[in-house]
Amino acid sequence: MIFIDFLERIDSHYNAGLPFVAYRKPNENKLNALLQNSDNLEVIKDFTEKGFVFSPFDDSETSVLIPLSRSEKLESTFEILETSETLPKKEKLRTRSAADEEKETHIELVKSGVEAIENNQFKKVVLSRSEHVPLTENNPISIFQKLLQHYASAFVYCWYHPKVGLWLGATPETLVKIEGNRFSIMALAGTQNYKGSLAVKWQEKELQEQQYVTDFILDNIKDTIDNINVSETETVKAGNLLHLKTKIWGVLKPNAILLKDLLYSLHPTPAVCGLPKLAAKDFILKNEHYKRGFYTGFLGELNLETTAAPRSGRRNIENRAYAITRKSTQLYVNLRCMQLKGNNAIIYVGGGITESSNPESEWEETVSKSLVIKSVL
Ligand SMILES: C=C(O[C@@H]1C=C(C(=O)O)C=C[C@H]1O)C(=O)O
Repeated sequence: MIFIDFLERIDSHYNAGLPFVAYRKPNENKLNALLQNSDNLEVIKDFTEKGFVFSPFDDSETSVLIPLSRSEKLESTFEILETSETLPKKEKLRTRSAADEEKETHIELVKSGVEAIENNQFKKVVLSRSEHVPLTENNPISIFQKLLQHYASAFVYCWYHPKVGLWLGATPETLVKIEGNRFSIMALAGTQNYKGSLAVKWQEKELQEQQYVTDFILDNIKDTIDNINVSETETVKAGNLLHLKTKIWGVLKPNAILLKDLLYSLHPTPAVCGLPKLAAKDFILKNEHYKRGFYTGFLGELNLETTAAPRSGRRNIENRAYAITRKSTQLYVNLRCMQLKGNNAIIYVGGGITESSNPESEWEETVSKSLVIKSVL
């Protein structure tokens, strides 16, 4: 389907008040959408469902499903006009008092996190805030297009359910990918501003907070994944930011575990929650000044089928019957995202706190992260 028709179909579905999701995976030009044929709120019961899942941070809350069998599937392509990801504009001046108050509140929150670490309540906690930005353009489909254009290496999405709300984002973080019995995941943490080069030095604080994520993942997959491989840790660019990333992959042990149990042994990882998980989560739920909802939850394709085409070449063409269809789940962590409500965008941003965190720098980090979204509004 051509791109204009794809957008028009989504737009009219949205105007009819029906649920949908439109998305593009990292570094692809293929666009996908699922348009649900009723406004029923479908929920995940056990993660054996097929469709697109949208899960909150707090796993005691409901995960929403856009079911494959009760949706129309659309596909299109999107070509990026220029290859480089444009750098966000500087933040627009807001009234000083509002920004000052938000800054003070966040700094106090970070200080209380550092104190809790000093008192041995946990080793790391990710603390976040929300920011309301008045919209000049409140058509989600145009904002979606800008995200597609600016963030080629992100998972870009626009998700809507009339009974839940409207969310958009461009996340750099994969929660898990499972294709057939092949499993992969990433440990992403540590942040600094991108200043034109990937060859940067990282402080001990960032190296440590990222190592916590890698160690947590390895510890939690050791009973369910065989042949575990761990990549070198590399610096990756996400919009105006750099992060540290380690890739981890392996093979699911046969019948070792249900997808639901595997997901909840990992989510929320110390990239978005903390270590140990439950103590950090408890602190977040009690101390953050708002409800995260779907921010730092996860989203993506659940139990869909992908067909791996054999490589071209005469022998493979003759053997086309052997193209393999695998069950595939590809889930991303909901970061660099916003919720549209009325004439406002609510932007969500946070960062990992360790014992050596500097509250002022942690505030600055959330400001930098907010620019990813602000630059498309
Ligand atoms: C929590 C966020 O990002 C996470 C926290 C990071 C950090 O603390 O350095 C980096 C990447 C993400 O794992 C966010 O973008 O809001």
